[in-house]
Amino acid sequence: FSWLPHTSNPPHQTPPPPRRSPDMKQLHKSPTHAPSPAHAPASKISKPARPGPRTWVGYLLREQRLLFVLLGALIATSFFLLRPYLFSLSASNPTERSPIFNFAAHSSDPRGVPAGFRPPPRRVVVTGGAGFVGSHLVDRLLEQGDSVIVVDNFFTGRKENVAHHLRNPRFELLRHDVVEPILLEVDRIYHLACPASPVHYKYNPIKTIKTNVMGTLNMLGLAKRIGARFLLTSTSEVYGDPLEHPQKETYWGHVNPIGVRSCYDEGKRTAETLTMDYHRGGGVAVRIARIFNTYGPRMCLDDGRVVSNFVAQALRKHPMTVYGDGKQTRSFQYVSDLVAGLMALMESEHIGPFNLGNPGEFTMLELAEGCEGNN
Ligand SMILES: O=c1ccn([C@@H]2O[C@H](COP(=O)(O)OP(=O)(O)O[C@H]3OC[C@@H](O)[C@H](O)[C@H]3O)[C@@H](O)[C@H]2O)c(=O)[nH]1
Repeated sequence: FSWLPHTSNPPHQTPPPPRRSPDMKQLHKSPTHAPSPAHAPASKISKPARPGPRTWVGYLLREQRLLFVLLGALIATSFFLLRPYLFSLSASNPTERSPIFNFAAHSSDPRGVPAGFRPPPRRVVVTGGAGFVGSHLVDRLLEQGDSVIVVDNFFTGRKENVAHHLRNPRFELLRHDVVEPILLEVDRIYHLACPASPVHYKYNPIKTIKTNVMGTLNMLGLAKRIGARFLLTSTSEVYGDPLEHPQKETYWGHVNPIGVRSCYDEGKRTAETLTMDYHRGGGVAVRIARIFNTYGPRMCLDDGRVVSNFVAQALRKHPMTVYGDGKQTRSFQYVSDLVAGLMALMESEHIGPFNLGNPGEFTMLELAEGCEGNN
């Protein structure tokens, strides 16, 4: 503030030593000898006057200050003009955290991109992305331009399922068990990781329940921390041995908490509970899909599900193993339909839970006959 008038002692004039008032307390040690002029208090040593004009105009013109003022004004103006396009001003879901970019309010494009703008690539994590359903989801996400990180421990997933993406710069494959926490910066989390076939949850119940509980907890914690949207792939098994047919999402189910399938059925029910608790208590944007029986390429032939069993048996010309009287019904959806449903749910404004499946049911006997007929 050199333009402010300040007093300075004339050169060569030694300032008088400070007078200590009689009641002033000594808070620091002082030298035993009398202070020399060099030790005189700094407050009394005056700065030399700065040369140059002492006016506002002079101050602004010095050291390119005016340039910086103009630059600051330009940046502030650009920010406020572009703000409606860059940041969400009105989130449609009040509990949802705003993504970094939100073009939705200004666009007719399904991805919310105003004309003339390229959509920012979305960063997506798919846990269990090397599995049967996960790998098809990864195919579609990459196809639509997203950057995808697959997190998979290869317990049931296979590297071959995603090997065709290894050279894609928008694709990353991480060997990681979701039972352990992980920190990633993404916008979307598709949480699919879990052993899901009868063989696995029968012989690996601890792994199954840990993945459902601790894995889901870790991924929800990540979503909360980074403000990502989280989609849980739950299952029709949350209805247990249902007493209602067909099962609507409002049905609470009929589930055995201590049976051999409980690690999966109750595990997914707990995962749903955690998901809703993180939504209500932590403000995390969540989606829940309850997946019904699904079939398609990359199913493991030996995972014990009815479709893979019947196909394997038909190929080997073995008799088909119809359990019970074969009158139990199931519906079957093709994997690409399921993936389309998962992606639509993720980008919708609805939390769910939503049943994702085929409304057309038939008995296991009919399925076996169909397989035999086609063989
Ligand atoms: O060889 C077989 C296998 C199974 N089945 C019967 O076929 C029906 C379907 O059995 P699956 O194991 O394929 O499928 P489930 O309906 O029991 O569970 C399935 O659906 C929901 C998903 O979330 C689960 O991961 C999946 O296992 C059952 O009634 C089963 O008893 C046979 O009759 N023969």
